[in-house]
Amino acid sequence: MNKIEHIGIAVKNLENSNELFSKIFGAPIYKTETVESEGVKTSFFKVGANKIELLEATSEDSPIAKFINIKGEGIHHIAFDVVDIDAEVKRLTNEGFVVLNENPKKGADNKLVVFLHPKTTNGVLIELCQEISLKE
Ligand SMILES: CC[C@@H](C(=O)O)C(=O)SCCNC(=O)CCNC(=O)[C@H](O)C(C)(C)COP(=O)(O)OP(=O)(O)OC[C@H]1O[C@@H](n2cnc3c(N)ncnc32)[C@H](O)[C@@H]1OP(=O)(O)O
Ligand SMILES: [Co+2]
Repeated sequence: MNKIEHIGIAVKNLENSNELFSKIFGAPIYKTETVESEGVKTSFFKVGANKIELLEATSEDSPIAKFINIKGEGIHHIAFDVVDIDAEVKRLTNEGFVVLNENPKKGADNKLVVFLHPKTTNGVLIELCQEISLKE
């Protein structure tokens, strides 16, 4: 695994949170994107070398809606950049981690993504991300 690709924060209202976090970071969002397959609307901030992803649910059965119902707003996942997502899935499966989707799926910001179940990762939802242009 390489660096942290982004930190995902679950929010109730994206517009309000865009305003709140731009005050904190001193910079506006650089993009918004809806990923219907994940039931989310996202916006992105660059903070130095780091990326923050805000996520609002687009439906009541979205993972973000469920998370907010249980835990409230806050850090939802940590995403790591990987060079070969299939190799990482194999490696982590062999180590005994529960991979939520063995076949990488299309995420936001031109990435293929795979999630590890938080019950096998000390309660932290981990996302693996590979840049789509790096995948043959
Ligand atoms: C924008 C696209 C993409 C990107 O490119 O960056 C994204 O980031 S999409 C982000 C949204 N998508 C996902 O989160 C997909 C992966 N998540 C899931 O598949 C599910 O949320 C889950 C982790 C399998 C849990 O869902 P489910 O099994 O339906 O049950 P519950 O929602 O009722 O929760 C069960 C259990 O798990 C705990 N939980 C849930 N979410 C998290 C979390 N983010 N971090 C830590 N723990 C989490 C929840 O608290 C429950 O715990 P217990 O009560 O102790 O059982
Ligand atoms: Co994410």
